[in-house]
Amino acid sequence: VSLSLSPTFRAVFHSTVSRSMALSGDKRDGGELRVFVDTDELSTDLADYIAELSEASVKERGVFAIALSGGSLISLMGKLCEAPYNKTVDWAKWYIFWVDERVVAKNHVDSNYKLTKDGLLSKVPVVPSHVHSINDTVSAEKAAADYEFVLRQLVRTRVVSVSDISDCPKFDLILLGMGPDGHVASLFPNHSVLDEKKEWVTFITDSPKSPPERITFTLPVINSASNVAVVVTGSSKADAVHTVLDMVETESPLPAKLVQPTKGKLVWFLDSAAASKLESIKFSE
Ligand SMILES: O=C(O)[C@H](O)[C@@H](O)[C@H](O)[C@H](O)COP(=O)(O)O
Repeated sequence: VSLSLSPTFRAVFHSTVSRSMALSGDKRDGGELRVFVDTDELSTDLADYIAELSEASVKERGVFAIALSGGSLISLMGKLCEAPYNKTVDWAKWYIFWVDERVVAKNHVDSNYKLTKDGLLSKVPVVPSHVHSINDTVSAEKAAADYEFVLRQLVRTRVVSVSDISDCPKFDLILLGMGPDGHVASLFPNHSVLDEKKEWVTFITDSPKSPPERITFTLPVINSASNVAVVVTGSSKADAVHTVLDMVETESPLPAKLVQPTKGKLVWFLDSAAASKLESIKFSE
């Protein structure tokens, strides 16, 4: 499954069209691109998307296993804490994981857990024992091993589903941000961690972005998910978005380009600043 945009594909923003979501749904090859003029509308659509996947998963499996990233994603998910989602989402059925985490104490300002707890989890009735944060008292290597161990238990009991083509966990939803360098999770460009095929969770101690020590899901786990969303806003990401979605040849592929769920569904959520260098989209007022 890969997202490819036809070079002839054109989406035009008209002032008569809702300026919020002028383009939705190039669905070639299973990938979908959603571009929003307004970040507020992006947030609303993202909340709808997550709420719908949660409902479908709870209906089908009785639970919803979601893995989150850090960064602006958490505030972009903020509408989930408001009506109607705060009441309509079946929060008690959520099992929450981190796609990547900085190896710092849980109360440290750099902690993705803290970011998520403060911005989301403390505002909705999730079950504390369903929130799987990392062991913050050990080394990065041990924290990755511990996290994978926990994940293996939950796959065994099918709280997290299992892929039918690999032994990998199959998350109901994995949410990613993307850095201006094209990194996703803690998978950075040209890093050997991109080649990790065996482990589900691994660690790095030399992140080019501070803090240096992190644990991260590997690409096979990300690409085994039922749904993967990449949520990208701001003009600093426009070059990387262009490189990945317009399929510009690079010496080594950007990590975000390697996000290609084998059987799952991929959706990119972009604001117009992040989408501004896409050749396959034409903006006009
Ligand atoms: O661990 C990190 O350093 C961040 O969590 C990082 O991976 C982030 O998700 C992206 O850089 C996008 O961040 P923004 O959406 O905030 O730009």
